[in-house]
Amino acid sequence: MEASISFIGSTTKPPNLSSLTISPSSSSSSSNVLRRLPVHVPVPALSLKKVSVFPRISHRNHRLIRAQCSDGLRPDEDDGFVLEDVPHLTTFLPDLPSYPNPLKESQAYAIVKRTFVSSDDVVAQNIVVQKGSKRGVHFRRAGPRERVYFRSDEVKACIVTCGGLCPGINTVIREIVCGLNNMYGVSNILGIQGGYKGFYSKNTLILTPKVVNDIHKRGGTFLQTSRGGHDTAKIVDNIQDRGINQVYIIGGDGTQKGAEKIYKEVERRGLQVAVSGIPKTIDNDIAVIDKSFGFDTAVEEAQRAINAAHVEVESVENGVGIVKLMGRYSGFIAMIATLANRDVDCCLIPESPFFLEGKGGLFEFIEQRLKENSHMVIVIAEGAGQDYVAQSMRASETKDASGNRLLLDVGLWLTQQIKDHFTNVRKMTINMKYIDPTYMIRAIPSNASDNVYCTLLAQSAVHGAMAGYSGFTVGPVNSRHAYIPISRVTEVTNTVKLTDRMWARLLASTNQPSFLTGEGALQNVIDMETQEKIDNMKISSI
Ligand SMILES: Nc1ncnc2c1ncn2[C@@H]1O[C@H](COP(=O)(O)OP(=O)(O)O)[C@@H](O)[C@H]1O
Ligand SMILES: O=P(O)(O)OC[C@H]1O[C@](O)(COP(=O)(O)O)[C@@H](O)[C@@H]1O
Ligand SMILES: [Mg+2]
Repeated sequence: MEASISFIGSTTKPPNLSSLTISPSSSSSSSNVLRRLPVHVPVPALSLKKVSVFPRISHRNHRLIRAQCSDGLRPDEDDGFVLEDVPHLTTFLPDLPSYPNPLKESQAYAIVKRTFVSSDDVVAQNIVVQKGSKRGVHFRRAGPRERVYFRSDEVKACIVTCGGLCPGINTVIREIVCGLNNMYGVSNILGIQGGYKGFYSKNTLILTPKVVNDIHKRGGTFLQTSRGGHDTAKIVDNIQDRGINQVYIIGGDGTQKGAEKIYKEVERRGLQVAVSGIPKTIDNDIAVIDKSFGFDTAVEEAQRAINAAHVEVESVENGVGIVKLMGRYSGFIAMIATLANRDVDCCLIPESPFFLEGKGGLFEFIEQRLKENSHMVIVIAEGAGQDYVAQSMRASETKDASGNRLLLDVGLWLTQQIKDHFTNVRKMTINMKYIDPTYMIRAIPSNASDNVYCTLLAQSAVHGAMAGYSGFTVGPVNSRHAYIPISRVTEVTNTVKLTDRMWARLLASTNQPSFLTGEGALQNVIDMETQEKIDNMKISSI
């Protein structure tokens, strides 16, 4: 069987399609307009031929490759197959030599049927399709490639961790070190201490499998972290000065934006440096990937706080428990922890505005639940109701060193509001219990499933860097690990979509008000409509 592949708008050498014979017709490299390259080559599905000519390309347009495959037949004019490709070092270093992957000799992979990921393997972003629908966006499947662009003894890798903590960071650090060492025989690995600013202001640590052997059993980050201090030029100067050629960057949305800038500067300077981002966020606010590491651990640990709140309020009359969970802009932990629990009466998240007074409001719902059960538990994400809190506290907006908005304590505020309302207005005695376990949750080591997930992330990152990809993020898309362009994971924040079924499932489970009807709801409906318009704009721009 043969597959025909044509590339449209690609200005980059498709690195792992090195088997294709490609003849460029145009040397134009600028333009945002998709340009069709006459690249239409019959290639055997798995064993592909050597490249004779690569199109000379500017990296700018490499990102969107539209390929159409049709089993040896003329490609269908437009089956809508889009490959969002990641940059490769040969984009700007076309003469870079490659070597056979040492995994060929590895005992770990000795009996694996397909040790290497084929250049044809891609992961679909959307797996719910209809008959006749376009094939849509795909990403390169992560994993080892037949050829590597670094000799093991010339690799000098470094690892840095930035932003807030989350369970599993140490497992990722450990598995990058062990993966580089055990799979590729790399022994020159540095730890950059204290986040981005550590590149230019701190000493490095030498990382060996022995040094990192036990760190996955601890929470936090063995390398320390920080916010702020991203200075692209100074960081890349330092990378260059130290002769580092693989940079593993573990961090959230802010960190990934920084990683993209580092990659661009590396490319501008023409350095053979693989920049690999590993997404870290307890909030699960990173787009495209299924979920972030540490998230499951956080949800599990949150159960302890919710259960404690439930025990407390069940043991008194008119007990109202409030549990605050993390989630600056995205209420995933609160939503999933609530769905997991069953003792939560109401979940409040940043994406779903709520109101207190009047029909359909929170006070009315609390009173109803107290009448029915004599107690209730509210889970609130830290970013929920921030505008509400700011109004009543007349607070001015302050930011952290990375430019993130510093949040007001909505849990304390809500506790006080409920107390005031029931004591002064309703003349009822209530027992308020407020639990803030946020940092306790974030600081624990990762659970078993997150440890496995962290291992896959780390190994995928190592395979990608060794294969010469640079400026990529790794993560699961529909359960398959993929290489994703960094800009794709930073352009949009992943938030709970109120219009998706998961939020409806939660509302159906808790039977709480949706806050979309009633006196205070008008603004919420408007907000929802605006949100939906923004979401649609994002979808159509993809
Ligand atoms: N737009 C940006 N460009 C470059 N660096 C950034 C950007 N946003 C954040 N950073 C850097 O990334 C690091 C972590 O960012 P932060 O927002 O604190 O955490 P997280 O990466 O977990 O979201 C900080 O050192 C910060 O300076
Ligand atoms: O660690 P800090 O600076 O107190 O920040 C707390 C924030 O960090 C987080 O835990 C994670 O945020 P990041 O992923 O952006 O680092 C948020 O949930 C929370 O709002
Ligand atoms: Mg962030």
